[in-house]
Amino acid sequence: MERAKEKKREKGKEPEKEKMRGKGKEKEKRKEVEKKKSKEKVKEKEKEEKRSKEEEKRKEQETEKEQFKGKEKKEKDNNSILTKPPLEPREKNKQILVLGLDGAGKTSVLHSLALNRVQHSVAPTHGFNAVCINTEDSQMEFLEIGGSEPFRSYWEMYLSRGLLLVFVVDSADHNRLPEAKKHLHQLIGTNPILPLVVFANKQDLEAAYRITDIHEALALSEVGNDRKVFLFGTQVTENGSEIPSAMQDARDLIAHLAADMQ
Ligand SMILES: Nc1nc2c(ncn2[C@@H]2O[C@H](COP(=O)(O)OP(=O)(O)OP(=O)(O)O)[C@@H](O)[C@H]2O)c(=O)[nH]1
Ligand SMILES: [Mg+2]
Repeated sequence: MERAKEKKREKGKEPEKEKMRGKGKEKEKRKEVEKKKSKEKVKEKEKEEKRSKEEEKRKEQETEKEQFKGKEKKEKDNNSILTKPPLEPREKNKQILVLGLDGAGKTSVLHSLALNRVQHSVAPTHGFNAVCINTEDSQMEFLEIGGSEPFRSYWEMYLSRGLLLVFVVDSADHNRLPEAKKHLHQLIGTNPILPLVVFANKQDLEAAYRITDIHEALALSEVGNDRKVFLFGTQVTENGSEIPSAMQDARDLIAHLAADMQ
């Protein structure tokens, strides 16, 4: 009898236990849901952060692009006066550029100016020829660029690092004077103030045009009002002889102009 009562009591407790177990499970479930939710929240936060970082990056890139565009525009504006060579080493000293068609006598003139004695060139310049000339109170760096076709594309590139332009023509090569004129005007057209010194070379040759004819043939009256322009009749004649006084004058003037431009 007692045992039966006991059993009944036990049976009565069963649902309680079930209830408790059920409650525990619910709690666990709730906890799991909460855990899940907080995990999702963390993920959401991470996503949000990622999105805002990406947005920031995009904005940064956009401002960089704008700045670059601005820079490009500025450079283009500056270049409207001076064509900048892509390979220009900015830190280098400015040089006196010596240009002109092949065979005009650039190397001969340059070496003679440097040595103070006539020195004929024996070979065409394939590329560049740099010559440093020291006078009593100055040091001048000359840069000749070869005059044949393949090297002419470098002329304009180096113009922006030129202190002044020495343009040499063969005064006796009448047929090529129009070509020389075309190149000269193309070059100086990119810089309205670059001083110009023209050497009407090979004056020793009988067929040579005199300076007035060279002035006309090269249309030197059209090189711009703001530019300093000088024209010298030169000749590199007998090897070893002293350079003519016109060449000495030209060298003194170049030194003067170069000093002014620095
Ligand atoms: N008669 C005479 N010949 C000259 C004179 N100057 C240069 N020459 C000769 O002309 C030729 C060409 O001279 P270069 O000094 O090599 O000419 P360049 O302008 O340097 O030619 P590239 O280097 O090819 O562009 C050489 O045979 C020189 O000896 C000159 O005043 N009179
Ligand atoms: Mg040469």
